[in-house]
Amino acid sequence: MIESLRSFLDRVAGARPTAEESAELAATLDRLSAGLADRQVSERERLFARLSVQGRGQSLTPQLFIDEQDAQSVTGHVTFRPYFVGGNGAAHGGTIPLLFDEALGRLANAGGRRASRTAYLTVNFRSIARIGNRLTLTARHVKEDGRKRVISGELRDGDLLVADAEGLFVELRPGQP
Ligand SMILES: CCCCC/C=C\C/C=C\C/C=C\C/C=C\CCCC(=O)SCCNC(=O)CCNC(=O)[C@H](O)C(C)(C)COP(=O)(O)OP(=O)(O)OC[C@H]1O[C@@H](n2cnc3c(N)ncnc32)[C@H](O)[C@@H]1OP(=O)(O)O
Repeated sequence: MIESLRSFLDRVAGARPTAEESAELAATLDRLSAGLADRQVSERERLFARLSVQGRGQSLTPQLFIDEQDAQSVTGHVTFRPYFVGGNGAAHGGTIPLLFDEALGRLANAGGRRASRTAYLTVNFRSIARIGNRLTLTARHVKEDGRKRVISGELRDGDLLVADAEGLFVELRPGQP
């Protein structure tokens, strides 16, 4: 269902329907929304944003496919589909930190570590992330100091550096929201 939703959003991004077609689509979408109105559940019961589901069961982030992973590093690939366009064939600038927060955050908590949360995330945009290109993402643990974990990451298009990032993830104390 989420893949269908992603495909729909890509088609919306790429289309220019007539006013009549837009009104028809809006009516269809309203009917679909109404169909889920009495299926609303608490966050814990949802599949949306769940880590164990491929692509986290949501359409917010571009799908990150993991190729290699251990407790210290991860390599994966990602393709920004049409929905993520910012302009001129490039992914929206906000989607790159979104991707890094997700990937670095997951690595920060991998390997049986206790849950942590992003305290800062610094992203350098080195060249545009082209929509439709398969990009490689790598991330690694840089250092740990008490509750603090520093994780760095790189996003590449072939040999071209698209962006790099550093995040500080602070381990949550027991009971900390
Ligand atoms: C790649 C896939 C690998 C496979 C993974 C497999 C399994 C993974 C398993 C689980 C993964 C789970 C989830 C991953 C998914 C996504 C992750 C996304 C994460 C987020 O998107 S989460 C939302 C955004 N995030 C927030 O909503 C944070 C709001 N905020 C706070 O909740 C607090 O702010 C907090 C808790 C951060 C700290 O608060 P606190 O009270 O606990 O601690 P305190 O302030 O004392 O700081 C302690 C020490 O950190 C230093 N420090 C703190 N902040 C700093 C900063 N900005 N710059 C420099 N230093 C800083 C202090 O200076 C001190 O340092 P020192 O001890 O040396 O004095």
